Amino acid sequence: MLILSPSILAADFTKLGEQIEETISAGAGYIHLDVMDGMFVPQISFGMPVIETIRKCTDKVFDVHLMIEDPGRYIEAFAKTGADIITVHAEACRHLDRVIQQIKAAGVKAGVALNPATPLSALDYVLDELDMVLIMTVNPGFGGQKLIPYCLEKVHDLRLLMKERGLDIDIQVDGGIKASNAKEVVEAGANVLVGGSAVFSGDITANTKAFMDVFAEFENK
Ligand SMILES: O=C(CO)[C@H](O)[C@H](O)COP(=O)(O)O
Ligand SMILES: [Co+2]
Repeated sequence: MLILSPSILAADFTKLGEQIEETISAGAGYIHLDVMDGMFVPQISFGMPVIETIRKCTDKVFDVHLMIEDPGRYIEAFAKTGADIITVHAEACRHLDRVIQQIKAAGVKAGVALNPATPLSALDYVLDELDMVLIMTVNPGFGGQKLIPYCLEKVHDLRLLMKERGLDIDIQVDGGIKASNAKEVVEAGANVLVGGSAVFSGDITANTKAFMDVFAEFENK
């Protein structure tokens, strides 16, 4: 199943509830929440209080992307905000397997993200434990960047690896994803697409529907 997960980082925060509702009405399946700590990435975005507040607006799947150092310190706190999926960066964890166990013990689905320069081998011993792998298609930290093409090779290789191992784990892509490159991204093997600026710049309903139109081409095949 193909899912659009709009990143609220690009939304107008004075109209957050309304804009989330608009993208959901037009077909978005998840809501992507980018947490940045000013250490793992240069920017600071938002944390638990914001997620807890918007949890009151919708019961959609909350897909929380933690761009924070040593995320094991905060798993239980983010689980309490109503997160459905928590994704940590392999590069930010000293004991990745332990953090994955912490996420699952908190009753939340576990995802691991890889920066563009991090090889798939970083997942070697944990892949079977995961619900989702996030292949970053830009270096994390900022919205509005251009997709780095070689990251799609990694998506393709991961899909093949999963097939070999008989695994059916979601592959999410994040960074520079637009309706105009969604076909290519899905063909590479991704099934959860994060869209920030491509969803929230301009007409949110039309932007979301443009992704849904691409998804429909695959689902009608
Ligand atoms: O994780 C992220 C940044 O690190 C965001 O999810 C991503 O940047 C989305 O924004 P855009 O679609 O505009 O690239
Ligand atoms: Co993100």
